[in-house]
Amino acid sequence: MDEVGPSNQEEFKGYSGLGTEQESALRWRPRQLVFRPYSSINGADGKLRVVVRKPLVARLTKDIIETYQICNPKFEYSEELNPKWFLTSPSVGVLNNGHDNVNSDLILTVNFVLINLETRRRYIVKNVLGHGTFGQVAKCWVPETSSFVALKIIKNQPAYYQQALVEVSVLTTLKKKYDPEDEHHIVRIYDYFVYQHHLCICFELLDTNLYELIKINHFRGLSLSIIQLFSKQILRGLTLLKDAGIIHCDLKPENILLCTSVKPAEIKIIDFGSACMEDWTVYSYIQSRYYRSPEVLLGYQYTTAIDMWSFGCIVAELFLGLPLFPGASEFDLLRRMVEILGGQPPDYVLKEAKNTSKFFKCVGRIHNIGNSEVCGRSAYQVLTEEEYEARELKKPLIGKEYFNHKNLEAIVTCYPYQKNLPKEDIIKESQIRLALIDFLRGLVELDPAKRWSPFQASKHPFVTGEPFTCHMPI
Ligand SMILES: Nc1ncnc2c1ncn2[C@@H]1O[C@H](COP(=O)(O)OP(=O)(O)OP(=O)(O)O)[C@@H](O)[C@H]1O
Repeated sequence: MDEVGPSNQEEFKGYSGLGTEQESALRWRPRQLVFRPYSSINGADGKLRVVVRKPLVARLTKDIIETYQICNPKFEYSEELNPKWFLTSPSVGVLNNGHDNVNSDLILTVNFVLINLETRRRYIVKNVLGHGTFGQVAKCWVPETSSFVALKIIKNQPAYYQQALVEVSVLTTLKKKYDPEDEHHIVRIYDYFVYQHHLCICFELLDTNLYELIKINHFRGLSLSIIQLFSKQILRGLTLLKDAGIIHCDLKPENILLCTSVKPAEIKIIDFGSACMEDWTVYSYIQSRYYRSPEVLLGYQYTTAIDMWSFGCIVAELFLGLPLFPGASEFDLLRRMVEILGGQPPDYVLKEAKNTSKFFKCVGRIHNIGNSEVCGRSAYQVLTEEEYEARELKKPLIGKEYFNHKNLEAIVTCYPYQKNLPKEDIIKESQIRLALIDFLRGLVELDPAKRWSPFQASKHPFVTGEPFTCHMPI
């Protein structure tokens, strides 16, 4: 949620933009993907075969201790003498009696064992899956259940500890009360405990996130059928969250993970570390910038509708391979929203929002709610870059333009088609693209009161697959 760099990291910054590279792009097809890092596709004999590389197990190394003992009967093996393979960086223990590094992260090594002292369940660390604001997520082996899990080990700091308890509480409530059958694409929580002052949350083990998937696909869009499949699942999750009155507050491609389970292309929503209840919205600095809704940006009251905005941004990104609103700063973000959507947040929001004066100037009488719409004019106008600079005494950060077109309709319609696509398929896809535009319009709607709910969105032809004929007055 930083304000300095884009949320989508260095790979995105290095992207050369839309152009010939994009035009010659092969659109992603599910069967072309290799999810497992140690797999490769072997097709020498013309048949496709996935090869999973296993660790080398040679006879001599397998029985090496016995071999040494035969050579030297005095040889004794002790696990403590093994060199440590550090998974946490920095790996110098300076806090919490040497258990934590300078960032308050527990220093993990391969085969490090964490124990839930209440149940005596052991978690043997095998790898680190990711890092985040809250701590580290490790892949662990649980001998008791003979299974792998993802263990989120929260930093040893009170603020993170407290917020992580919210994640535990939200996920436990969702699991027990709202989704006991695991039908709503929300990550399952299995266990939680405190180890060496670190709150540890155990989750089902998931796979690649959607940002990584786009990256694997060289920042080209995914196929419309897979976007439809993912949209349906995310909407099931968002419907559940709305019913439970929970706002995720950090929906983005990095927080949607593919499942390792047998079902093809199943996804789950993760990271409820910023979640809050709809009737308890205390924080104003929420949502990762590219996916931040206009009401949060403007400092207006917010509801579960902010997740629908982020969802719209995600759907667009899955199609375009690039974020729809890659704002380098909040001003840049707002500027892009207004340009691409061809409108601005309604006056009733601008009138009440705390940050309106950061981005807008007053150009007329402040109308009562709805009046500005009736006469088609707003009392507010977005500041120019020069006006912003004069007000804030600094130049606004403006990012690169990635699209050759300025409005949503043109960006989606003119996005390059898959190479060598037969004419009939182009016609078919162009129809689905019209449905996609209409779908996105209902999600990235600047007026939070008019934005579609998850239930409304799930009835749209883009999701149901019904033929799209005209704009849906949902
Ligand atoms: N259940 C899981 N299975 C596999 N990997 C996971 C799982 N949960 C999290 N991860 C990995 O760990 C990373 C960090 O997890 P998470 O987003 O929950 O942490 P965070 O500290 O809240 O992150 P952020 O800074 O984005 O808020 C994820 O991006 C993902 O790569």
